[in-house]
Amino acid sequence: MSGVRLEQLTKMYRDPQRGGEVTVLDSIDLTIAAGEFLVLVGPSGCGKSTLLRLIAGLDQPTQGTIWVGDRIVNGLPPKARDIAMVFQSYALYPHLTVYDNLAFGLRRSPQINVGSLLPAPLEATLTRWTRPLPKGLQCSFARERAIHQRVVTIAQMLQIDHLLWRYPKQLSGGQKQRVALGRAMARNPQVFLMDEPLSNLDAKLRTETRGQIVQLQQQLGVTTLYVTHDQTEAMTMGDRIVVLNQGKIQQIAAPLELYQHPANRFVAEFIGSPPMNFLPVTVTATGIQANGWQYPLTQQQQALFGACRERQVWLGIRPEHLRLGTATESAIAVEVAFVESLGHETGLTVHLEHSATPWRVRLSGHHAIGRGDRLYLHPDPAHLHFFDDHSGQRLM
Ligand SMILES: Nc1ncnc2c1ncn2[C@@H]1O[C@H](COP(=O)(O)OP(=O)(O)OP(=O)(O)O)[C@@H](O)[C@H]1O
Repeated sequence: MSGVRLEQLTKMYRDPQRGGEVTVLDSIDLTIAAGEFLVLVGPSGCGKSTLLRLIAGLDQPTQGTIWVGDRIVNGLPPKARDIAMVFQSYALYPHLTVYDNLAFGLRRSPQINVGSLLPAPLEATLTRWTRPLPKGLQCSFARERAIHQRVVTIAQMLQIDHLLWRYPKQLSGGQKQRVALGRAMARNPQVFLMDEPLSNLDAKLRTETRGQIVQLQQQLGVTTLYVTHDQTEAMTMGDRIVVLNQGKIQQIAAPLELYQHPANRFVAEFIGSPPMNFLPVTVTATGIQANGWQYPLTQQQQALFGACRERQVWLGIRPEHLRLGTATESAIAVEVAFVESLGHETGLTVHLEHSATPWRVRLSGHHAIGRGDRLYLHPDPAHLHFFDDHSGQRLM
């Protein structure tokens, strides 16, 4: 399998309204290792699909280089890049059966790399095969047989082998999506690009198919770039996550690293659901304070701020790193605005004194808390995040 390397990849579009050009991707440097599963996340319009389209060859970069393995593919048409793309809309051929949808790319491919996916007991299936060769196709029986083997193998892996003779309109959304995945996999490409492939599925099917994609990717070892809006998919599927905002990479890291050590405020807010809570605070000689609230810092935390006393910074605390307690100087007094009781945990939306932005709290277990209750929250000192108040960069 080949890795993918993007060097200084930039894409600009004409902006007819403003009359100039708008930069959609800005000097992207990104390496996806061979066999890696990399998840790409970012807000709507940040350039995720554009990045995939450039790698697939469906659009041309304004500047920069795209490597697939040791080849620069900038000038190559999509089909010469050995890349398969799976879209949110399944894009199946409605007039072809599942079998022919899976076989379509293989029949058009000049060579089929037979053998890499073949399980042993295929002979029995093959001897039952009585379909005539498709008309007008200049392929030998051996070639069609190799295609058949690949189609059956993929269908078995995705558990759609009982659907091979149905048409797309006779399938459920989840089945269609698995056919679309199968069609991409059948060609045994060097790289998979997946653009929110599960977003049309209901929650249960989504969870199931999510697991299947991860298993298949591990089995096949195909380098994969996967775009999603879904926090759970981002945190559970990839080896690493890349966070994009306004066409710029904000951070690339393993999921937990990203969650525990976000590089800046944007990543801290974007990764995690509910998002991290923020409060502007002033660093004092011994701790931090905001509107009469005082919180002591550990010596290590104090050392971080060094001589920067009286400095304004952003404090960040994740909803699960707040616990209920008594009214002390270091507790944050809040009023409950909204309660979500899920049984195994209780979610709160609360208002702080002197702060217009509500905070989110996640308490494990059930708590008898109602709207309007006054509570005292104690931040977990081991999980405080600090960000520069100008640049938003992480300070610790
Ligand atoms: N052909 C085009 N001409 C002009 N602008 C475009 C074109 N294609 C995309 N854009 C703009 O580029 C920006 C990025 O679009 P893109 O589809 O890559 O975003 P995205 O991150 O995939 O968004 P979403 O999550 O909503 O799918 C958007 O502002 C979009 O309007």
